[in-house]
Amino acid sequence: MTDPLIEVHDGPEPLATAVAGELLNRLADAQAAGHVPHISLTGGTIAVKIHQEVARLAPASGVDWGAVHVWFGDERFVARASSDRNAVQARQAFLDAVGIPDANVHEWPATEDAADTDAAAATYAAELAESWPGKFDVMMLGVGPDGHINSLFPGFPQLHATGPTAGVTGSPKPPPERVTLTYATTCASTAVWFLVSGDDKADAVRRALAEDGTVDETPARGAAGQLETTWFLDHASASLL
Ligand SMILES: O=C(O)[C@H](O)[C@@H](O)[C@H](O)[C@H](O)COP(=O)(O)O
Repeated sequence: MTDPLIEVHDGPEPLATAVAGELLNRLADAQAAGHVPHISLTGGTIAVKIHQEVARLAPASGVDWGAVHVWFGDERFVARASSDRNAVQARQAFLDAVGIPDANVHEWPATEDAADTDAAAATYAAELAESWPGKFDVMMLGVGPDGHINSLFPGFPQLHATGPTAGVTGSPKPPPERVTLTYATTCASTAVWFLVSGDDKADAVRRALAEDGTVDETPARGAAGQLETTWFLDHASASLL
């Protein structure tokens, strides 16, 4: 795994613009090389800002959204139409605007589709087995103040799961029931991008990048890309580095 690259931007808006522009460039470059990119989106506030910037910049990007596949690093196990769903937020922020075919948007099962989080995780694992090439071109990860990524939380058993996906109950970040990619799938990525804004994340960023520490304390320590790991920060989230 590669040493992390660190970019520090002047605030959440410039960070979002930079990430959105870089994502669109990666998608266009992949397509120019005859490759169909598969990316994994994350949830949360900076992710929504990034997605909105993708919608704004997409028309000039030349990206063919019929040849992009979108997955989600985690999801809240709630009703399909709930505004709590990362997929609902991503559709509202950019997926609907760019006209990506539904078949290319791989949503986790909702409470209408699965009996519980384990069943939902198993269903998504089956979809990965069927439709995922075994590597994400870009894995986008928000980071919680506790250092969680996707729905991999400090001290939770899913950090040590060996399968591709896992169900989560009792999440410290509401809602309590979630589903998540494990490290096995999260790290099956050419590039892992951490998207972190705000001084409430500064200690998590410090712990994630420190020489010493454990994934149980700071789950972000366990994620890295096979060719690239980049931290997109702002001055606030980078303030303890
Ligand atoms: O479903 C989720 O909640 C996200 O996937 C989660 O991992 C998020 O990315 C972080 O909690 C950061 O969220 P904020 O950017 O809102 O702090």
